[in-house]
Amino acid sequence: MNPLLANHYREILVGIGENPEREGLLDTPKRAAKAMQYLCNGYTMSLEDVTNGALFQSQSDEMVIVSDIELYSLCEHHMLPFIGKAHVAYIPTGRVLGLSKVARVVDMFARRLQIQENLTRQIAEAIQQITDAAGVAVVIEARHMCMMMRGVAKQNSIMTSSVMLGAFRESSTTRQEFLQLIGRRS
Ligand SMILES: Nc1nc2c(ncn2[C@@H]2O[C@H](COP(=O)(O)OP(=O)(O)OP(=O)(O)O)[C@@H](O)[C@H]2O)c(=O)[nH]1
Ligand SMILES: [Zn+2]
Repeated sequence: MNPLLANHYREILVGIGENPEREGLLDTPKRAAKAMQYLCNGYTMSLEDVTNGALFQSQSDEMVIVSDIELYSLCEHHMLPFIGKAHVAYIPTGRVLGLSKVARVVDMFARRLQIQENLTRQIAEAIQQITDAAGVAVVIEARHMCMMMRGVAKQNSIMTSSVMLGAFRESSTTRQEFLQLIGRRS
């Protein structure tokens, strides 16, 4: 736990009109600091750490899709959660990535302050860099608490963002196959 961060949370409690000395809030600055550090622990990770060398030789040159990877991030404008799922696909060129590592890459970038578009691109570029794939596609669908709990207060809107690299960008057939397999029409 970072004591500096805990002190800032104590100030936030004062700022919102709370009494940080009341019994229920005594440990709240420490807890909040610990929780925030966890939610932002992507800053402390590197691609080398999260993938741990789990690249395996394979002759497969067909599309690999990991879909419905749940995702929790914080929007960098309000520091409120956005929650959804990521679908990641790539076309290997001799090496495949350990399955769980795809989800770890998603978490590494999601556990930072983000906007959804940048998160989508960072995941796609990281998968490309690690696998040297012939193409990478990432689609993220998420609900933003900053749009639900406050502000415009829309409860049912979902933001969809996508990044297509290589074959997914160049070939509409490849892109359509991916979108169809994740249950989306192009
Ligand atoms: N494109 C994009 N916008 C986002 C994302 N997360 C939050 N936003 C938007 O960032 C914008 C910030 O707008 P501002 O007008 O500066 O802030 P605000 O007054 O709090 O805006 P409202 O949310 O409209 O009340 C809002 O339109 C948010 O909906 C994201 O991941 N991608
Ligand atoms: Zn926001």
